[in-house]
Amino acid sequence: MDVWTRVDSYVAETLIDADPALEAALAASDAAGLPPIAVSPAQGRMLELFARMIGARRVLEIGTLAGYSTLWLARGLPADGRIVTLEAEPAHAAVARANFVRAGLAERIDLRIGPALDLLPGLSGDAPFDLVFIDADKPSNPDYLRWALRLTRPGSVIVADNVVREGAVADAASADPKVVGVRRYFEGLAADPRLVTTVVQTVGCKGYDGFALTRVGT
Ligand SMILES: C[S@@+](CC[C@H](N)C(=O)[O-])C[C@H]1O[C@@H](n2cnc3c(N)ncnc32)[C@H](O)[C@@H]1O
Ligand SMILES: [Mg+2]
Repeated sequence: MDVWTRVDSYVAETLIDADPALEAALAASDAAGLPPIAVSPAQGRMLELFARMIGARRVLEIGTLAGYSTLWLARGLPADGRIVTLEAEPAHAAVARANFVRAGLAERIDLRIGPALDLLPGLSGDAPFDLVFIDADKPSNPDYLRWALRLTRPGSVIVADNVVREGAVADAASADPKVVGVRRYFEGLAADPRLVTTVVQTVGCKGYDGFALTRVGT
């Protein structure tokens, strides 16, 4: 086992309390044949912490899968907080919905089914969001950034997952649509002087990847 995978296990065992609802959500995802591409436990805890650190009350997630990251984000909200999560695949959404009910967090989570670019224009009544987590089809990241900026306010935070792609993000010649999508996302971030961004590279049980962290300014 890679040393970083061992460290991930150690961190999770030592610092992250076992949570039956979260473990059941992953088990249900596996049982339904969904791909094992959710965030890791340590990364889920990071999302929860971000929500708590900024006192988020309204969260938008693009890309639900089985709702594992949604549950972590929901855990970071106050009782009257709400998370809207968007998922294109009805089969994924069905697993997620059952996971939200089992976790007792369904009241806090508004799951909407369809391609995110069809659903985002209908969210202006739910805006502004304090935190946006982008984790769906990477080629659409530049469009998701435009929508995130329409649906947030000064002080909001935008987190995008899987932006390092085993280092391929630094390859300007890459023709991989996911890499191109992430690079265009970065170009959109760099072009807007209101946005302050960094990238945190990660290694662990999910391989080598990373998060882009952005604060929306005035
Ligand atoms: C990486 S998974 C999300 C993982 C989840 N955020 C987690 O960490 O637990 C990406 C999800 O985005 C969904 N997706 C892909 N394209 C989409 C689109 N255009 N609109 C909405 N969801 C989409 C996929 O069906 C998949 O369930
Ligand atoms: Mg991801």
